[in-house]
Amino acid sequence: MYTEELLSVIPLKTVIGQLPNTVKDISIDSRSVQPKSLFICIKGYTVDGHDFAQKAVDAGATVVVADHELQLDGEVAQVIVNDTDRALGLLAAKFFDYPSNDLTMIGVTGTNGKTSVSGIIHHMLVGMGERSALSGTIGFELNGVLYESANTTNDALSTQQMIFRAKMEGCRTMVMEVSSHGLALGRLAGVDYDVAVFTNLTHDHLDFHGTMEEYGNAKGLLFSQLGQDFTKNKYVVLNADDPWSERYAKMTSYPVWTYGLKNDAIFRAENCSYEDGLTTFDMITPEGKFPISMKLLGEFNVYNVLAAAAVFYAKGIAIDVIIELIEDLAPIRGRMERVKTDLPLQIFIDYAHTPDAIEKAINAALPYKKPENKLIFLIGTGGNRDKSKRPAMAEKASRADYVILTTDDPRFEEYDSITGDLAKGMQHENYACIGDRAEAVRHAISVAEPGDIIIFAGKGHEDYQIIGNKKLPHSDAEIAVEAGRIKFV
Ligand SMILES: CC(=O)N[C@H]1[C@@H](OP(=O)(O)OP(=O)(O)OC[C@H]2O[C@@H](n3ccc(=O)[nH]c3=O)[C@H](O)[C@@H]2O)O[C@H](CO)[C@@H](O)[C@@H]1O[C@H](C)C(=O)N[C@@H](C)C(=O)N[C@H](CCC(=O)O)C(=O)O
Ligand SMILES: Nc1ncnc2c1ncn2[C@@H]1O[C@H](COP(=O)(O)OP(=O)(O)OP(=O)(O)O)[C@@H](O)[C@H]1O
Repeated sequence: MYTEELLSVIPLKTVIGQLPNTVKDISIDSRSVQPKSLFICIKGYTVDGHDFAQKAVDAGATVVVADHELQLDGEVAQVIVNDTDRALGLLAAKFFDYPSNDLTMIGVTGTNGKTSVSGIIHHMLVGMGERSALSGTIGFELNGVLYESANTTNDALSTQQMIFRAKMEGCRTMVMEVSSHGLALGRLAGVDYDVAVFTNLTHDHLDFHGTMEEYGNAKGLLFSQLGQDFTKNKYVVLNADDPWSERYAKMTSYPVWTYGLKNDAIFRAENCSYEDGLTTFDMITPEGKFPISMKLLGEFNVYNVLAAAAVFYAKGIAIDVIIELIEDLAPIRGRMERVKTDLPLQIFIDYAHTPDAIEKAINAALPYKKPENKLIFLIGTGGNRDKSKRPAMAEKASRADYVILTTDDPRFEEYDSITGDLAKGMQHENYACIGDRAEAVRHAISVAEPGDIIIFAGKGHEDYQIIGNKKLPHSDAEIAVEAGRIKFV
């Protein structure tokens, strides 16, 4: 791209040196700079990208965007701006020619349910024969191939790159999980959403946002940033049972579609029942009441499919098609996913790592428990992250007959510090603190008896544990099945 044209989107800048006529790529990481590219220095939480500018030049960068003049050797021009984060959003969107304008962009935000709802919408789109891309905690899925990604919502450059790739591969829609970090840190700058979906807002990430008010306001950016262009067919889907929805409705002028179980809503569910590995309910829609029977477990998944149903109905899809797509859905990876095993136990892998999600996961399992059997619940939480939620997580977990308190990604925190904080919330004495997660999983099997239900929560789809700064292989399901085979020979 012509350098002048690219830089035209930054209004105030000082240029030092001779700009090259064109740049071939843009980058924020010196380790992946291509020759003849533009490197933007980003101040991170751990290191400052300005310190890697020389490395970027050595690797072939011919333009460096920085917030102060740097001493650099080599043939390079410097562009000095006030705020490199803001410049990144503007430049990335321009470089990829605003790809979100060419796709229907669906953003899903909320504390719990982002992965589930975005996965459900994506799979329903694919089920309809539509080309859709998906990005979120599980990675970036494009035409059936899953690529790893660092974050739920990635930095502004990776985000624009992903949307561009989706466009180039012929996708018509991209479904994105939108995290509060992503919104607050401007990672979604330049993404023009068409549909914004809200799941719920409960306690999480207060280490980053400070208060629930700040956390809720960060999520609100998805709705307030939808814009005012009524020639575009944009709309919002809100959970009528969550009080934050009223505030989000006021942040946008686009049509609001609601769903829920308790309060008045356009899409509602009645008569939910959970038996034989199936969830059944009556879906109340603008066209009447329809019975649904689906493989996704638990009341939380009834909310999730109602949100998806509203998205599809507002898009103009017929109710009978929507119902067929919901009934065809397979469980979402690592979200109350039943482990296929011939052990005399029911084992579920789940990603609950907030108090609300733990409550919902237990609610989802209880209908399957016989009075003579136990519900064993294993929860872990991350080290060096929001500590204030830990006692509340264990308080919710106390509804299980036996609780095992462990870690998910301990990072640099001592095991006892994590399990000790969790233990403060326990409401009964039937629990064990075992910081080593593999040992904790084996302990769950050792106390289990035929007919019991075990939920391994907190790792979901993840096949690793982050201990210190090392990512080590870990699978709750594999460890559990191996231990179970030895115990129940
Ligand atoms: C606290 C936080 O958000 N950190 C994010 C941040 O990392 P950072 O600030 O440490 O970046 P850094 O490593 O200091 O690097 C600064 C700059 O120097 C550059 N660099 C660095 C090293 C080098 O050799 N050369 C070089 O050029 C980097 O490319 C970068 O441009 O920027 C990185 C790149 O965008 C992110 O991957 C990283 O997310 C980390 C992994 C993280 O854990 N974030 C969490 C808190 C997060 O964002 N979570 C949300 C919510 C998930 C949920 O809902 O549960 C999410 O969206 O993922
Ligand atoms: N709508 C919902 N309401 C409450 N809890 C939910 C809902 N959907 C899923 N959960 C619970 O939360 C866990 C995480 O679900 P999911 O991964 O879909 O949420 P998320 O918002 O993507 O979370 P994260 O951003 O941490 O990945 C699930 O394993 C389940 O226990």
